[in-house]
Amino acid sequence: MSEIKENFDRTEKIGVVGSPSSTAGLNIDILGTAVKKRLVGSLSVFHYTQDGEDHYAMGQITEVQMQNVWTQDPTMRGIIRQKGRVDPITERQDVHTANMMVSSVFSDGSKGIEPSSLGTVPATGTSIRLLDQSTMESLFTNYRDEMFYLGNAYGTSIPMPMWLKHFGKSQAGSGGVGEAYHIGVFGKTGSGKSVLAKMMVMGYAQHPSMSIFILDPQGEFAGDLAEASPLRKILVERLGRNVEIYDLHNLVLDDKELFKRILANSGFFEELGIIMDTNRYRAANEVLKALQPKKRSAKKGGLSSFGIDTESSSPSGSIPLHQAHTREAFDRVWDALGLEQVQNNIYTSKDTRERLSLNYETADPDEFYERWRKVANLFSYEHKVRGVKIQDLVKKIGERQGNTIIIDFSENNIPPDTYWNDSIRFILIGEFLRTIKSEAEASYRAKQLLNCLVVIDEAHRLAPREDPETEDMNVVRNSLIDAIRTTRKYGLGWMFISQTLSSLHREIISQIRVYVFGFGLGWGTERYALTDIIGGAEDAIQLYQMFRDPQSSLGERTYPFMTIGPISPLSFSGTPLFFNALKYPDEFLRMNFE
Ligand SMILES: Nc1ncnc2c1ncn2[C@@H]1O[C@H](COP(=O)(O)OP(=O)(O)OP(=O)(O)O)[C@@H](O)[C@H]1O
Repeated sequence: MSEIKENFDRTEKIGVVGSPSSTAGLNIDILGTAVKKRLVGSLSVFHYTQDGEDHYAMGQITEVQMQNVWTQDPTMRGIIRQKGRVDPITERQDVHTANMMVSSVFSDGSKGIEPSSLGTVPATGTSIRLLDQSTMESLFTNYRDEMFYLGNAYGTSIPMPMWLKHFGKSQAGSGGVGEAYHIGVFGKTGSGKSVLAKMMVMGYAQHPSMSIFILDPQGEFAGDLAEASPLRKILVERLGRNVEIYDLHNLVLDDKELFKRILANSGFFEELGIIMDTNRYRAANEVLKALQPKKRSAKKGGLSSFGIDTESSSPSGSIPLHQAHTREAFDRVWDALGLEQVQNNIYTSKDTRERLSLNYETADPDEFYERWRKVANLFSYEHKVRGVKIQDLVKKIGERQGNTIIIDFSENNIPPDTYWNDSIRFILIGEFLRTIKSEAEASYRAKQLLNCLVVIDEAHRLAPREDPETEDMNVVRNSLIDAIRTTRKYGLGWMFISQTLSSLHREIISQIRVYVFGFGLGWGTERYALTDIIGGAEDAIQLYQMFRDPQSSLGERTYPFMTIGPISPLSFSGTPLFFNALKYPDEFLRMNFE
């Protein structure tokens, strides 16, 4: 007898296949011995024969129902109402049935254990058993090295096997899917999605060939991977990865357009009374021209691009952005802003121009320098340890296998004297998105397929479904949508972490292949969005709705999740799976790294 058969025979029988059943969902009659068990969420298994070979089908029980037809009789109802119970009828005549969603099938034939599918419905009376760990292990012997654990099957203590495959080609001992895909981790605040995303990242980090790039707006990842943390130790010492964390103390911006956009949004021009978007952008243009005058053309005889004689009014030469924080650079800009031609370029109407001129005359340049310096510091190397440009950081994606790069954009890491707010954060993340996309394109042109996962938190804020309020946010949204549309074929997949489904841009949701849903999306508009994704699988939605809010549970907190997509050998048919996340970090590390 095969090992699997032996293990299977030892498992506990909980019911039999009932009628009506179909390949989409089985109706199970629960045995009397099992009605007092917690069955919802349990992994169950049955054996049947298909094409002359032994087959084992597994799935989760999504719903248990009870019916007692005798107690529905009006006379009996009357008696029960008076006596409370009628012994031969109440409880004894209860019939418990359950729904089982088959998620994977394996055949045990001449070639050993192989994936198969449910091509027929097993006969009524076929035993349904509770899947135990040893049966599971014997089914997945061939895949043991690839297994990774994120949680236990919902409501049980049986670890649910997962596989987090890299995006490269399959190599010995490391199954790759050969193409990138996008992942979405959703759940309301406190549902445990950031922790789950971290665990998934650790799973992907097991592949030495895969690079991981994390845009970390709240510093969640950076915090857990700080020097000497247990997670970092595993990444570096055990998995041999190169882990680098950067924040604004290191980042040096150097793009002219970025400079203009940040300056235009920094309040610098508002203080001069330049309020409208268009005028602020024009002013920013003028500032850049003053900093970096175009080379004088021979024909025009000494006119700089902003129409003045550079010989007399501005020191020759261009000031690079990383020097823009100096007083000398500011003075040059300030002088330019006082010039009539420059003011003409900002405002075409006489009234507004005169107002600007008046504001300028009465302004205190020292105060303006303070503002200027804070913006310009984003572009400077001064006082920065390991100063590095966005392009150079993004290059690391394809530069060395096993790179894990984290960019911490959190508030608590802002260097003093640096201009910072939410809108700058967005602009910077947008810049990363744009750069990541062009890096992926470049490596594709060089016939190199990336094998990279980019993790992005707060996706709903970066790519909202509603049109964003500002043009800057719109640019970020478009960059993200554009990037996810195109980068997949370059071997670059994205993991989005978001608190909502309903307010995340549709394009992003529709591009996702692996969905993970934590607590909090079962009602209202979120439920509509969820139903949209998982189709009419009502059973699955009902089980999902039974999830409790981890934040309001009394005893030990559990963090339940539903997942859809190719993430587990238990579900290659795309049916939803349900699990409770492992306790993080202890249990998680013990299960996967000890
Ligand atoms: N698997 C887990 N084991 C132990 N604690 C957990 C687990 N998952 C989450 N927690 C704890 O629950 C809290 C909330 O988790 P987490 O930050 O992941 O939620 P979130 O859904 O990302 O919330 P937000 O959207 O506000 O960031 C944290 O304090 C975290 O430590």
